[in-house]
Amino acid sequence: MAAEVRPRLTVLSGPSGVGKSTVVAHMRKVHPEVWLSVSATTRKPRPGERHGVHYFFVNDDEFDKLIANGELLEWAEFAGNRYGTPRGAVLERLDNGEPVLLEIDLQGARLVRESMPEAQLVFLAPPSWDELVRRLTGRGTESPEVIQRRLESAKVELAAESEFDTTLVNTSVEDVARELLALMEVV
Ligand SMILES: Nc1nc2c(ncn2[C@@H]2O[C@H](COP(=O)(O)OP(=O)(O)O)[C@@H](O)[C@H]2O)c(=O)[nH]1
Ligand SMILES: Nc1ncnc2c1ncn2[C@@H]1O[C@H](COP(=O)(O)OP(=O)(O)O)[C@@H](O)[C@H]1O
Repeated sequence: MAAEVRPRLTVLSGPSGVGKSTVVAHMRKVHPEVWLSVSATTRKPRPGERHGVHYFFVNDDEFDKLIANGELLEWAEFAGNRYGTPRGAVLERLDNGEPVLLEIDLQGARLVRESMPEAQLVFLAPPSWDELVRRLTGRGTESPEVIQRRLESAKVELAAESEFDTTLVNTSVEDVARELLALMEVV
């Protein structure tokens, strides 16, 4: 039997408001050594978000330069803003044999699947549509227009679940964080 190929790059995707950031934050509280790529974005910071921690917040010109210089592993436009994964830090860690986690949207997940077929794609699903709406609205960080836009994207993302290797339903943050760590072979 062929030796098992251990996926070292894990991509976590799922609709806005499903709880990706919450799960990742919990996971890193339990296992601070797990490295999460910090994306660049043209979105404005939410209260409490810090440059270099949650995102590298850049303007349109700076984002254009990142693309032109080939510094992004993938990038996509989501609900009116651009988001991209800095290539260097990800490749450096993979070269060192360290597990790497990307929290990116569906378009980004598809691009990673093309360029790095060994990556494992994990879809985070809500327990129900109503619960997704409740979480996105309850977070209180977006205007009604932006919430509407994100719910439109959510419909598209939910329809693509079968493209992923694994689905985790976010009922319990602790359970999902544990399952994700197991998939990443951290525990
Ligand atoms: N393709 C891609 N998507 C990203 C990247 N960083 C974040 N995203 C995705 O962009 C979407 C919007 O992110 P954000 O504005 O932080 O909203 P939130 O997911 O609702 O908290 C989410 O689906 C993120 O997973 C990236 O580097 N590349
Ligand atoms: N398992 C869960 N049960 C209940 N609420 C949750 C759960 N996971 C996340 N939430 C809440 O849902 C909202 C959206 O979560 P967030 O992590 O910001 O989502 P995402 O990063 O996917 O956009 C937040 O208010 C968060 O506290």
